[in-house]
Amino acid sequence: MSHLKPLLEANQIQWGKYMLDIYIGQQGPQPLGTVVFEEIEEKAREKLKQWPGAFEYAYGSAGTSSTHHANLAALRSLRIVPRMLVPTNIRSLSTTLFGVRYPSPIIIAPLGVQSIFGPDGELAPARAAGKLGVPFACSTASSRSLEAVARANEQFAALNLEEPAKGAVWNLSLVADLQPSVPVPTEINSTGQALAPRFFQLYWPLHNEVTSSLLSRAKKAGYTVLVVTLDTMSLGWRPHDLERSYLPFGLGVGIEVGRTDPVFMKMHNRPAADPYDDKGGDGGKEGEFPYNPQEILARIQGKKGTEEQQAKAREDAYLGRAWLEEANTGLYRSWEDLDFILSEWEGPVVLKGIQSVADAERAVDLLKGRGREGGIVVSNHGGRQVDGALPSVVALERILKSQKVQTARQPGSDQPKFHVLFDSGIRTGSDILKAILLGADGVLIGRPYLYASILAGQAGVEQFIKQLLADLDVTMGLAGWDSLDGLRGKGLEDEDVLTRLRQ
Ligand SMILES: Cc1cc2nc3c(=O)[nH]c(=O)nc-3n(C[C@H](O)[C@H](O)[C@H](O)COP(=O)(O)O)c2cc1C
Repeated sequence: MSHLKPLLEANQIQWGKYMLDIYIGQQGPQPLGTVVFEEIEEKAREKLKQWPGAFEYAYGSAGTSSTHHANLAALRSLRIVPRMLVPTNIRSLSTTLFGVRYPSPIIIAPLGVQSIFGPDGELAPARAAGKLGVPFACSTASSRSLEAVARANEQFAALNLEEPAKGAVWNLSLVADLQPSVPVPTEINSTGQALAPRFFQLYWPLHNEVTSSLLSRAKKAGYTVLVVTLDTMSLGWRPHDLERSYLPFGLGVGIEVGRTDPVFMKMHNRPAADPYDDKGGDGGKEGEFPYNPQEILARIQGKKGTEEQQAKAREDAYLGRAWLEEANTGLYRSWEDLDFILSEWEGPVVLKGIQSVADAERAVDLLKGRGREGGIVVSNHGGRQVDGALPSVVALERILKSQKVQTARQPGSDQPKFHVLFDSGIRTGSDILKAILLGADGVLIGRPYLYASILAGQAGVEQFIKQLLADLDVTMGLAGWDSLDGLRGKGLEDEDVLTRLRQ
């Protein structure tokens, strides 16, 4: 019976217990009322029905949406082969990413311009993620400043970082305690030591001075990992948004990271907005949710609103265009250009949007050549960039079959490990299990948490994270695995572990 003895790691959470909580609570899953992704998506659509442009901005993909549908179908066609009579009584979802041990393998994906979906914008999921010890990736296109997001991320942090650097463990023993564990700080302490884990996602600015400024702000605000998005040097061809000429950035929404940046604002002869001010200037509460482009346009044209509102709308539109030109430049970069970013950011650097084996191997060469920690996110941006592209999970499988990538993932003890993260299509625990059976180190969750946030803000995101991890925990045990570390990569070459149905 020795295998039944609990051998919990310090930060190990029995996530599956959430399933029991739902049964015992006798109220169904709260606050979303369902755990079915498609129902959550439909409810979010219904909730925003007055503002269909906002829902379509999240739901829509590039072209015919074929890449997005292929992402989902390819994950469905991968099938787990469960094993019986394996004593998987004590299970661990703990995952080490960039030298830090986290209680789960998930990361909250960077999603920009969240104030079009709800009044708290990015703050709601940042709080939920901080509370549950899940890294939150803040987008350059955030509708709250990166400092305000960091502060929200700390607000409910029920965890303590025992050691700030490598080998750190996020201690989640307090996770069941639903009280905020720290008072709301007025600003993030300048040592950059965070109470909750967070990554910063960079849309590559036109000017190096702006890039340097963003990166130094991110470091100061406690972001530990830099995610550089490579697949969006220009926006994809998105029919849902084109139909409505829907581009919030152009009217000054989703530009708070720029509006609060001293270097960018100086270029436009303006003072930077206070990153912690949540009235007006921060792109916070004033007139952003619901985002009503017709109203803003009428103000710009002087047909509606007070003089002050008209002046603000014009100023927002000016800055919106300027920030679009700065951070969504349409300028395609080269591998050599990454040198600058690597020289400006000391921590791990992760390249997001990799789909080809050749690019993955190039990323290995780049990072290994410089002795740098980092990796890639195998992602096609949820099908929002290239229509007709291959499903992201197929790209993951192909990339993980590269000998060069595999060698870099298991380096000698003196070399940093090359990480392979995955996104585009994760909806359930079984999707996560499949990605990790292929060999992914961790996965990013995108649209699902946004829909949960639309429905119920922070509490909605908390439910979604908990249900996803409970589902993963339960499914993993039933399939015959007791830890993610033990199963990672086991399905890559073994048809008796993970098999693909013909589509
Ligand atoms: C509404 C929305 C906004 C997004 N904004 C960003 C962003 O600002 N930066 C970024 O790197 N990726 C962005 N993404 C892509 C996500 O980070 C992620 O790659 C994608 O959502 C994964 O696909 P899935 O949500 O279908 O699983 C966005 C995606 C959506 C749906």
